[in-house]
Formats: sequence, C-alpha cells, structure tokens
Amino acid sequence: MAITTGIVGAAGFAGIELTRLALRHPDFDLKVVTSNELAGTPVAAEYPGFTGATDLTFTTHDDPALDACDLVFLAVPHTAALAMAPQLVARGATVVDLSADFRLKDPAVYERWYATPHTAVDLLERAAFGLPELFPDDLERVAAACAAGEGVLVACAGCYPTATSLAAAPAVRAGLVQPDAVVVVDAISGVTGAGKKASTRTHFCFADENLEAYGVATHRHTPEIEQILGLEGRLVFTPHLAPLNRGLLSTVNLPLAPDAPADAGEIVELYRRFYADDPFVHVLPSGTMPKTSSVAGTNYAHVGLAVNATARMLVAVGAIDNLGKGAASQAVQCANAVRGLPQTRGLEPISVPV
Ligand SMILES: NC(=O)C1=CN([C@@H]2O[C@H](COP(=O)(O)OP(=O)(O)OC[C@H]3O[C@@H](n4cnc5c(N)ncnc54)[C@H](OP(=O)(O)O)[C@@H]3O)[C@@H](O)[C@H]2O)C=CC1
Ligand SMILES: CC(=O)N[C@@H](CCC(=O)OP(=O)(O)O)C(=O)O
Repeated sequence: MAITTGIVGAAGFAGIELTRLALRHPDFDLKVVTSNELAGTPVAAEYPGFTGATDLTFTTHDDPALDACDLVFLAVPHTAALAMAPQLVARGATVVDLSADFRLKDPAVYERWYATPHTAVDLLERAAFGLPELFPDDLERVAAACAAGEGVLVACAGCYPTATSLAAAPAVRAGLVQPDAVVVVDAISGVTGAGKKASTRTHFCFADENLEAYGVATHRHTPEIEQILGLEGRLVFTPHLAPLNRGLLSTVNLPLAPDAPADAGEIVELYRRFYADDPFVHVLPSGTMPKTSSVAGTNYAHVGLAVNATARMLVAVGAIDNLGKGAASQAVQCANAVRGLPQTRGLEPISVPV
C-alpha cells in the first residue's frame, strides 16, 4: 500500500530535491509539500521543471494534512526540526529529519556547537543515525519499532560528514589509522549546500569565480564527523565553497599505523569488501579519483584511494551530490530502510552524464 507522505520545507533546495524523488517513488504517495513563503503557489509555478509532473501546491508548515501522513520528511533548518519532530513521532509518524537536531548523541555537544538547548532528549536517545552504510543496525532497530506501529525518527547524516565518513570509515574501523594521530580533512561544497537564502558568501557575484575556506577550525560538522568515526578531538576539518551548484568532495588524510599496509591496491580491496553489500558506494580502482560530476543527481558516493608511502599517509577522497547522498536521496534511502523497502527503491541508478 502507498505510504502517505509529506515534506516540510519542500521549497528549499533539499526539500525540492526530495519532492522530485518522492513524486517518482513507487511506494510514496506525496500529499503535502510545505513552504510558508510560497503557500498557495503551485510547485510547478515556482519550479517550472515540475510542469506536467504534479498539481501539488505549497501549503503552510502547520498544514493539518500533515497529521494524515505516515511518512514526514523535515527539510527545515536546525531548531525547526527540534520543534516539530516530537509531536509527529508521538502520533505514530515515521519522521526523517535532514537537519542536525538529532544527529549528535550527546545533547551537551549539540548545545555547545549549535548554541541552543536540546529540548527533546528522550527522542534523541531513540533516534537512528541516518547513514545506512555505517550504521545499518541503528536503522534496523528503528525499522522494527516502525513495524510494531511506533512513531520513529531518523536523523540523516550531514553532507560533509557523509562524504568524509564514507571515505574514511573502512580504514578507521580496520585499525589502519595510527592511534592518536590527527586526521586532516579538506572538503569542498557546491553553493546549494548553503540553502536557498542568498548571503554575501553565496550571492552569485561573490561565489562565482571564487574559492574560499570558511568555518575554519569552527565548523559545526566537526563533532558529527568525530562522532561517526570515533575521532573525538583528533580532527582538523576545513570546508571550502566552490562555484558549483551541486557536488561535494572531501579529501581525508589518514596517517597509517606502523603495521598497516602501504599498498593502495590492498586497501582498495579492503574497502570493496567493507562496502560489498552497499549498492550506493563505489570504491574506484587504486589511484583513480572521484569526480562530483559522476554522482550528480544520484545517491551514489564514489571513493578514491591513494597512498603516499613516504609520508605513510592514506589519502581517501569521497565525492557525493550534497543534495543527493548528502541530503534528499539519503533521506529516501533511510525511509526505504525504515519502511521495509529495498534501499534502492525510487532512487536514480545513473548520474546526469555531462
Ligand atoms: N542543502 C544541502 O546540501 C543540505 C541541507 N541539509 C539540511 O536540510 C535542511 C534544509 O536545507 P536547505 O534545503 O539547504 O535549506 P533552504 O534554506 O534552501 O530551505 C529551508 C526550508 O525550510 C523552511 N523553513 C525555514 N524555517 C522554518 C521553520 N521555522 N519551520 C519550518 N520550516 C522552516 C523554509 O520554508 P519557506 O519556504 O517558508 O522559506 C524552506 O522551505 C537543513 O537542516 C539543512 O541543514 C542537509 C544536508 C545537505
Ligand atoms: C556550503 C555550505 O554552506 N554548506 C553548509 C552545510 C550544508 C548543510 O546543510 O548542513 P547539514 O548537512 O548539517 O544539514 C554549511 O557549511 O553550513
């Protein structure tokens, strides 16, 4: 039976990508798309690419029709999800949250990095972390609760944490990384990563023909990546903004442990075994590096690996679409997992080629 679905924040960059995916998903029946700013406007009037594909009209974020949705995606800024998720879960909905509100397991860490109190600690404890390749058991736990009729919450991983962690986790979990070493991550995002509201950083005239680092030594994804990889206090994370619409590339420098292999081919094999059951992660041949264009519009993550044998450094590079595996399609992948559907259901198999 089709799953009645709503998207809160559907007019934002992540939300409209979710709308695109939800409309084509064979098991979702998309009924509600909200935007306070565009309430009353047909989706296709604001986003003409939807012409002929849907008659849906944006409604306000408090649309009572959301109460009839079994599946609700929250594509809203952090703190807005914190305000909305508890009620939705309490009335039995499956809530998939794209914001950062339920990602950090320790509420004190959330409060420190987001400078706001965490007002739903009970729900935080029950939430699953939405990065299916690295935390499948968490999603299975929540899927069982959902099958038993309970409301559940998935907190999807952030965009930089997704690309970075998929590139680093197999090496970290296999003990290839020197204990206590600092891991340096340099990552680059397209401008849609910053959301729809233009700022001086994201205004076309400032973002075009420009590259810049931002959030240096202070970016809020630092504790999230540390939590995923178990690298608390050992991460130097520097994000950069690039003049792309979509795409995120993360270069992770992992100092190799004394007994770790320094042969990239061997490490590629280890990574391929690690992701053998994961349809959305492709580990490229040794020395081949991923491109953001190869994953645009998809839920894929491409991982490339090389070893600097002199410095004994594994260089792992992850590429995703920040709106895809970094946001909307990962949310669909998580919803599929929780609702007992194949992970790949409704997700694009091939990127836009050029
Ligand atoms: N962009 C990306 O690459 C990624 C985004 N995310 C996360 O997804 C979420 C959405 O991001 P993005 O689409 O980029 O942001 P946008 O700024 O493009 O869109 C935000 C949406 O949220 C709605 N909204 C704003 N304030 C509230 C509120 N108080 N209550 C309910 N809805 C509200 C807006 O409504 P209205 O239309 O009325 O203005 C808008 O539709 C964020 O939490 C972001 O961190 C996660 C990973 C990657
Ligand atoms: C380019 C840019 O500004 N990117 C955003 C991160 C993207 C995002 O939306 O953050 P979440 O993944 O936590 O939801 C930033 O650096 O804050």
